[in-house]
Amino acid sequence: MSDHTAVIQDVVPVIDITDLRSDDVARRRAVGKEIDGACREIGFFQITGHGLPDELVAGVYDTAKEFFAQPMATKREVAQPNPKTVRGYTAVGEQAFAYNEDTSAPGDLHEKFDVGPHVVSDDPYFSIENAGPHFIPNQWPSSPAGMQQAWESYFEAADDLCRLIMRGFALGLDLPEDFFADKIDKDISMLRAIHYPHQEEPPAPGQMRAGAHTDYGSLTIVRPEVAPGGLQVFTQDGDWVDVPVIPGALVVNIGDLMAQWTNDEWISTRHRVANPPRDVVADTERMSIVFFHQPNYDAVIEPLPTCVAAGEEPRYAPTTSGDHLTMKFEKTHQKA
Ligand SMILES: O=C(O)CCC(=O)C(=O)O
Ligand SMILES: [Fe+2]
Repeated sequence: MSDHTAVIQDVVPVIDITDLRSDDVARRRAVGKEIDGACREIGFFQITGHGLPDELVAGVYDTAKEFFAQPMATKREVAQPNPKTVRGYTAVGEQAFAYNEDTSAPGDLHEKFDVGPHVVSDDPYFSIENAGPHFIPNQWPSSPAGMQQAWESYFEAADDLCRLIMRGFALGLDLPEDFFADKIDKDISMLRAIHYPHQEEPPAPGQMRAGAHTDYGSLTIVRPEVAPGGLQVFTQDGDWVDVPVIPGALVVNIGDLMAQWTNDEWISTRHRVANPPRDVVADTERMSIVFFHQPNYDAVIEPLPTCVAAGEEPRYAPTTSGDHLTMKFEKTHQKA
């Protein structure tokens, strides 16, 4: 795929991002333009040539699997402390992504474990007083051994990959290539393992593995798993379409902040995780690893002048990355 042609697999294009690391700006820009096309059409794409090592994926995957297999009392030792502090364990049914859409629904059929940045710095910028919940330390379980190290390594690699993709975003939007750099150098991103247990019983009416939602931040990188009942995107035509799992590829989608930055020229597409069909007799367990890239808490997000036509009003008032995220966290726990 060295000619950068997007391969249309259903509605989500596959983009080889190898050339984002090229010395040749024309090659970097060509990838940026492919990304721009995908973000205007559907807000989702799959990446190959991303360079995220398999060992790092396996490190998070294996430790997460072991963690979720432990007794509930052990998992509860690192329970998420409150809606605003997304650190630690959330059990099945405790929240629902669909609450973000002000929809009432039974709790989602997943459990999850979340961590945030692990930077250690005395700089007052990172203190709880200034930063609110965004740099609160992570909670690590006593077992499995090696979980913290595996997750921190993945976090750093995924964060670097997001910085690279954001350079591609800037090129795709005809901005200076480093436009986003000073807005994501102290990012408040999050890493999550999300586990969808095998469904013995049929779900309650309206209950999903993960209800329909848009993501909150700049971009999300999902490492999915082949299993019945997977990720689906809502197309502009109003259809739910499966996102195919391509071995070695990662799924990327943009979140609300990129839509706001681009004044909705780029689409923050709704997505959900469907329940497995009831006629599947095999185990339907599924787990994905999700990295939510989120700019610095004080980064001001407002429509780029280049995305607002002359004489038109921007569609969004300025917000900060941190305030937007906190508002979303609170909603995810509130039944509409
Ligand atoms: O598990 C997945 O494939 C996606 C999960 C998701 O959309 C999310 O956690 O925001
Ligand atoms: Fe999502």
